[in-house]
Amino acid sequence: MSIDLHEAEGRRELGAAVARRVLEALGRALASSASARALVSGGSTPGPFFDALVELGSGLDWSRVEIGLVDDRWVPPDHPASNLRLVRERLCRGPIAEARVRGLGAVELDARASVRAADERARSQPPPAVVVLGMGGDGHFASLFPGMPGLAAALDVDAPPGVLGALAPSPPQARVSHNLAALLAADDLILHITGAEKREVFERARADAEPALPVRALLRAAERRERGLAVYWAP
Ligand SMILES: O=C1O[C@H](COP(=O)(O)O)[C@@H](O)[C@H](O)[C@H]1O
Repeated sequence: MSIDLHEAEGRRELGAAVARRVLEALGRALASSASARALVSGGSTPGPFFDALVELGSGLDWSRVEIGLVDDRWVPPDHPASNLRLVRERLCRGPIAEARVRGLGAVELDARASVRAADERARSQPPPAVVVLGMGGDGHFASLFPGMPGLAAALDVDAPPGVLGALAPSPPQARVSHNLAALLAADDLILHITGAEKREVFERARADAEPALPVRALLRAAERRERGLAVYWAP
């Protein structure tokens, strides 16, 4: 398997296509296990995907699903930039209100201890049924930013799957993120991107034209991954 590109005409259609794929992945997982886990991203892209999942998701037993985050800003859960807040407000509605939602730490606790606890939890859980990644215009995915301290270790596919403290170039800078190895462990791995600028970044990374782009490491690893990577793009 390798990189499988799906295109849609608009962002709503794209969000619905990603939602259908996530429902299939969770349905498959729940057919053979008592519970299933999905990791989702934050930022501006997933809104239409979250809306479509709420709209299309009534056939799934969400009480058996855990929704976690690919990454988050190290901010209180009610902060406008919190990915946890976005997921709670935009995704956990209607049938999905039944799902269990788990953030990546609590800012009122010591940051190192909290990241360590999230890391231990990630290592002790079975791999997620599905992971939906986004990507920034700078080629970051999750909270793995170009040039950040510890980036090489976070992108090491042979590292133990886990969670780490990360640093964004602009405020709020402190982040917490799954590493690449943890994301690659998913049964189904999706990259959801929109717009001409991100398509161009994706193509540069796919052509191996810019080694400093973190997403390049994702694409190289996905090419070697048995289950590949599904990329969903719309203008
Ligand atoms: O910082 C983040 O950015 C990426 C991309 O966000 P977008 O706003 O360009 O869609 C996102 O995937 C990640 O979860 C978020 O924390």
